[in-house]
Amino acid sequence: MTDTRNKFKITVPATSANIGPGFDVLGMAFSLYLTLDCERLPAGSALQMTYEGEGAKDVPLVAEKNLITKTALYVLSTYGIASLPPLKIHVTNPIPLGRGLGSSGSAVVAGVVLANAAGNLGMSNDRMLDYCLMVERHPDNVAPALFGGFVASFLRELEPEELEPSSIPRSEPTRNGAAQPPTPVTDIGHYIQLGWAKEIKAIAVIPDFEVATEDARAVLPDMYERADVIYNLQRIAVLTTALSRTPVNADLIHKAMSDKVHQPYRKHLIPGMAEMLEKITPKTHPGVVGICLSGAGPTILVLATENFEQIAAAVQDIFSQQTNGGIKSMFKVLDVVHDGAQTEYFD
Ligand SMILES: Nc1ncnc2c1ncn2[C@@H]1O[C@H](COP(=O)(O)OP(=O)(O)O)[C@@H](O)[C@H]1O
Ligand SMILES: N[C@@H](CCOP(=O)(O)O)C(=O)O
Repeated sequence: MTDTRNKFKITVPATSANIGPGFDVLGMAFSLYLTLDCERLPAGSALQMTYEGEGAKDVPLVAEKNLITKTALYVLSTYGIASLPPLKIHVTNPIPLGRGLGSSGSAVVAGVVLANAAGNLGMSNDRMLDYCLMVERHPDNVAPALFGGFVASFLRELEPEELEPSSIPRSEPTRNGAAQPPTPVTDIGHYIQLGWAKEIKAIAVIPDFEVATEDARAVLPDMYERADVIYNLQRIAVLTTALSRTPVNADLIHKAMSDKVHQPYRKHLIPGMAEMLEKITPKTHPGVVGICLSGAGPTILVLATENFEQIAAAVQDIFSQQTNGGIKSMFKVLDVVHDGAQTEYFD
């Protein structure tokens, strides 16, 4: 549905992907929101963009370079619209960049939703997911950021021509008469929102260094042993249902959050992670339900039902004991939220 009112606000939650064995499959939306306060300006006005919060020092505010507006430009260009309509956009971003809390996924979702609202495109959420997936190729952040909740997702197998390296990522807008960028094919992403036991909260322990998702994907192998694939499949099947059940079976969830597909290969990128995964358990730290790397890291995600501060302190202690003076970290206790990206209109 389109709405041409003058002001609108876009809200997109942060996410945590993988949740142990669900590499590129599982993700959840958190009570931490990227927001865009937008106001339509008179025709002929220049785009005005301001930004506060995480990334304020580094994030470019040029429409063609900023991930949010660059994504919006790409979407608009597939509708034959060459530039963003005149807008004032104020971005507020509490999601730390490059820490495994889905900042880029939320920025991409915000860009697609921005194009939809600013251009009155009337896209469905499913169509917006197609666009998100043309930019961010794995669905586990963008699906929960768009739809909310605890989400399992997969991509349909794309035809070889749809996977041409030259056309991926398709986030670059068309400029200077270059060929129209391809409109995404339909029904790329498939997803389902899973149940979530409401007493389980997420503790995100966020160290003060970044790991670019691209780098953390580059360390993964191309091929896996059958035993490792089975190991993860068995756990993910149990985990998705176990996380929905009350009373919470912490021992089962903790075991089911073990992974052999990505975490073992990323250990060296996150000092202390192996020790945290081994030592912070439901038995050693009452309240713990499970522990894993959040997304591609370096944030550590602990699912817990109580003792949040004490559990966070145990993770922070291990970060602080790492070599070269230790690693500083902060933590956030977050809820899994059922709403995904929202657009609210004002007069
Ligand atoms: N709010 C934002 N505005 C503009 N660019 C962003 C924003 N959030 C993230 N990005 C871009 O995404 C990059 C981080 O992406 P990535 O390495 O995938 O880490 P993350 O785990 O945080 O998603 C940043 O360096 C920046 O280029
Ligand atoms: N499945 C991806 C998820 C990346 O999430 P991010 O929050 O680190 O961008 C991966 O593990 O590479």
